Amino acid sequence: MENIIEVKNVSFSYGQNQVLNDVSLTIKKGEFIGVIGPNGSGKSTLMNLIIGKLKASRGQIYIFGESIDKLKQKHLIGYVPQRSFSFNLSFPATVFEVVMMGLYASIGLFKKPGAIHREKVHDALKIVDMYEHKDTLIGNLSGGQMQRVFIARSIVSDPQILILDEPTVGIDARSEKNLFDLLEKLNKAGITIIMVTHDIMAITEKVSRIICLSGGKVNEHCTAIDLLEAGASDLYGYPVKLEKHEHGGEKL
Ligand SMILES: Nc1ncnc2c1ncn2[C@@H]1O[C@H](COP(=O)(O)OP(=O)(O)OP(=O)(O)O)[C@@H](O)[C@H]1O
Repeated sequence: MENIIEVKNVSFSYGQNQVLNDVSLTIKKGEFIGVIGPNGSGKSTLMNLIIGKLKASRGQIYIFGESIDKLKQKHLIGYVPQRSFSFNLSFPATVFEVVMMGLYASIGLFKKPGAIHREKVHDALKIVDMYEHKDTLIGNLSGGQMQRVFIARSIVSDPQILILDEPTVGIDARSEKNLFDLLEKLNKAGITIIMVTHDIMAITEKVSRIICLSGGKVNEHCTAIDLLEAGASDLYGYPVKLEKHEHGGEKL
């Protein structure tokens, strides 16, 4: 299978704070990757490097074999940021208008969208099952519905890679299941998916591979303990180490 993303010896610092230290990984076309790790381990930073929003202090990132700095077809990477940062919900935009924003890069901000663009928006809304809400104001949707709209906005430009940063935060269990089913459908349709999540139980079932970030490094061979630790740390808000209990099982 073709390598669609290659991260080679990447380091990144915010000022004096080194977040990633010589990270290397490859992702193949068609994979469904779960990215986990304790709070602050650099998951969002890594995603921002992959989409080209941040620049590595050292190392290289290749997308479709092309250096991310030189990649012209940025629309081939869809990105759904953490919901809390992604949108001003009091902005009076309809679902249709929000999804149309995903096409601005290709139609130009001040040009009028044509019938073909409207059709693309309709198609994306049908895929995420939100077509009947197309005229609803975005601020009036539930968390799960909003997340589907943001996914529609990121797939409307026909990306080959879809990156989602904690898409299940703040949505109920039923919406979460629907969301994972949708991601599975998109993955089966050929989109390579990378999802940052704390939802350990869900990802072990759905994803084809898990990448663990901790201590500035990547560890592709996470054990169940790593996964539980990451989840426990998020639950408690500070790093939690699990140790084997002498009678078997794990204790916090
Ligand atoms: N814009 C920024 N400026 C300075 N430091 C930052 C910035 N963004 C993140 N950091 C710091 O970099 C580290 C990694 O942050 P990042 O958001 O990538 O981690 P994360 O694994 O995604 O965390 P979380 O699970 O909490 O979302 C943290 O120590 C964070 O405080």
